[in-house]
Amino acid sequence: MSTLVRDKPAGGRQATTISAAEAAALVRSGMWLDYGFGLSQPDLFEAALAARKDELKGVKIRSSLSLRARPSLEADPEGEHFHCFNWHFSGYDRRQHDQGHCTYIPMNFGEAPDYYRRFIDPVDILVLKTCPMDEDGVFNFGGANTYLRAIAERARTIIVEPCAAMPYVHGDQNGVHVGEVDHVIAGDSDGPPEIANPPPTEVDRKVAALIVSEIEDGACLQIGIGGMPNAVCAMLAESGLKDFGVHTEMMTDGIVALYEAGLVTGARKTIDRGKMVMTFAAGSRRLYDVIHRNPEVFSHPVDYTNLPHVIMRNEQVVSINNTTQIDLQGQAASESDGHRHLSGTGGQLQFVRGAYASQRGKSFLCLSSTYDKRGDKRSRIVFGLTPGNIVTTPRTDVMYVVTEYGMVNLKGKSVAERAKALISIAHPDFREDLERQAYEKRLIPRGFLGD
Ligand SMILES: CC(=O)SCCNC(=O)CCNC(=O)[C@H](O)C(C)(C)COP(=O)(O)OP(=O)(O)OC[C@H]1O[C@@H](n2cnc3c(N)ncnc32)[C@H](O)[C@@H]1OP(=O)(O)O
Ligand SMILES: CCCC(=O)O
Repeated sequence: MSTLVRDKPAGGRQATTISAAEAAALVRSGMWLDYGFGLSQPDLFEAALAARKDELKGVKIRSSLSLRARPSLEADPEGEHFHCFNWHFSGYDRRQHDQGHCTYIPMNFGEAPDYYRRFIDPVDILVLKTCPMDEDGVFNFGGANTYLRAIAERARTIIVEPCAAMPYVHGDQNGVHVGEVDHVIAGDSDGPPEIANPPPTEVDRKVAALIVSEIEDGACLQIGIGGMPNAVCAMLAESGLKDFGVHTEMMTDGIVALYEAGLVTGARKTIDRGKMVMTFAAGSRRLYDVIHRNPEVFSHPVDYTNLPHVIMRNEQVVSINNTTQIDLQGQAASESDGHRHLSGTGGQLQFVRGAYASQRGKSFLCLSSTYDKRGDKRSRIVFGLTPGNIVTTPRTDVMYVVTEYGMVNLKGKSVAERAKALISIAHPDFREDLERQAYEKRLIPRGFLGD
């Protein structure tokens, strides 16, 4: 072991450089480990931990949004050694969950730092992939600010795994000082994974066109996860609109394309004027290059980006998110398929609420009218949610709902009006059946006006 830095702040820890195997050797059976979020999940440490599996039992690992395969899960298909707890599923995490390898932890993303500070027991070991130490002795969290400072405050041991290819992102609380760090893993960790953006489909384009018709110059954008919200960015780029602001949870390739087209100025923002605000990033190498040391990009912890009372301080906030199923009351289930967990609540509900509270703010939940399940075409607009399905955004919060057949605003509408409105944007093949059920169960009274 070699000492990394000798001149520590008073009371600081003495960081030592160690190998990944030495870092993994610090883990004992039954310990609680936390990994960084998304891009900040460690790779060298994970591989070394997986190699130790036969010596360990009941190690609990909490993490979120795995963007690469996790050696500890791959090495332990029966879950005898490692237990995985996850705040938000990627496609990989979803498959692990399908096989019974992990459990989801419900959260409103913006509350996560507070969970660590108030409700979660101290963490035995926190392992983060970070940028290499900077000139101020800070390991920048790169594109993964989120709740990492809060875990760092609660961790008995902090290990960092530096990665030269991690984008360095300017921000508030976006790093950990070497004086707080116990160990630095030697070597250069793998660069951040690139996330592919599938090209928009015809349905995506129709939905995007409807949303864009509601957006004005100067809108402050939050663009959610998934294919459809990204299609909106492509259409905004060709819309002739300008002067957008960005206050988002996730920095996406769609936002970067708008920025590179000169359409994001942030000039009309009330807070963080002139800055694109984010808490994490996931996308292409191009995206990572754009946010790297970019003075126009600013990363805040997620309890700034996602709390409605902060979001609402900008005017004209436009929040665009995907949902997977919506019932005729307007309850949006965006994170599960019955009891099968798909992703997470993430920032959806908090951005819907923040956009509502913003002056002239608007929230959009978008979905294709149908999806294909084992060759069977099914409606996403349903009379009743699939049993077990989780409501991500309650009916009282939902504002605009958009499919390729139209856009409706549910605010202020009665149950009967909501049902009618939602049926009008369902796929035509399902409208008759939805209407029949709505009348049978008295969601729409007989003789309802407009019949
Ligand atoms: C990130 C931010 O900026 S903040 C707020 C945004 N966060 C949220 O909105 C949280 C909830 N939303 C989400 O997680 C996503 O938007 C989703 C899951 C709704 C859509 O994301 P996409 O990447 O477009 O979804 P995709 O079409 O790939 O489907 C994901 C999975 O859900 C399944 N699925 C999608 N729709 C349905 C449905 N109606 N019924 C059943 N399963 C469905 C798909 O089959 C797929 O599963 P698979 O991996 O086994 O094939
Ligand atoms: C937790 C990250 C993703 C989301 O908000 O959906």
